Amino acid sequence: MVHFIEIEDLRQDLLENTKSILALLEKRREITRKIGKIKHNNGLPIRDAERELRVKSELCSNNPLLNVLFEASIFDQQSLNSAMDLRLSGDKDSLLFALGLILSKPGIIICVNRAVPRSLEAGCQLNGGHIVVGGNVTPDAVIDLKTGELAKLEGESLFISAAFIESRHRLNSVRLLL
Ligand SMILES: O=C(O)C(=O)C[C@]1(C(=O)O)C=C[C@@H](O)C=C1
Repeated sequence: MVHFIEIEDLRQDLLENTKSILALLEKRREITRKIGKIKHNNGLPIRDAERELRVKSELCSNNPLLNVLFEASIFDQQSLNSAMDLRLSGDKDSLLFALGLILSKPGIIICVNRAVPRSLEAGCQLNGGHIVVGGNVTPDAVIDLKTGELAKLEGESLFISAAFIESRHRLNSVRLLL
């Protein structure tokens, strides 16, 4: 019993700590997006390996979480450049696999209205997406493959809108209507 109280206290501390980290991370993302826009406008490459090494040396740290921060910046900065409609063609399973890959990022929840084909599931899993059939989550975005809201799958072609690609990095959950 005593242990449970101790765990709950520690969890409360952890929650406060996480809240502070999240606020700092949001601030960091804001700054890296500004850097990303300058790079984009001047045709500079997104990754700057030298700068990453300099950051590590100035901070005297080899903490692997620094690499995670750099990757997060690169993910954010890339999504500033990639806002274009995407049209793919191929057999249905390849298209579903590609859709799963593009929809997913680590931890994203993909609520679906019915059981999904194996190919879509495989694409999602490969990029860390979690498929939930039904699901009570209020989604950050709704993709209706039939009406073409954000994306459309018709015969041998798949369309994914620039609007979805641009917003992808901000989403934690999507509802996918098949
Ligand atoms: O300094 C930059 O050029 C950034 O874009 C920032 C940042 C970082 O997150 O610290 C991100 C990516 C680069 O590879 C190097 C550093």
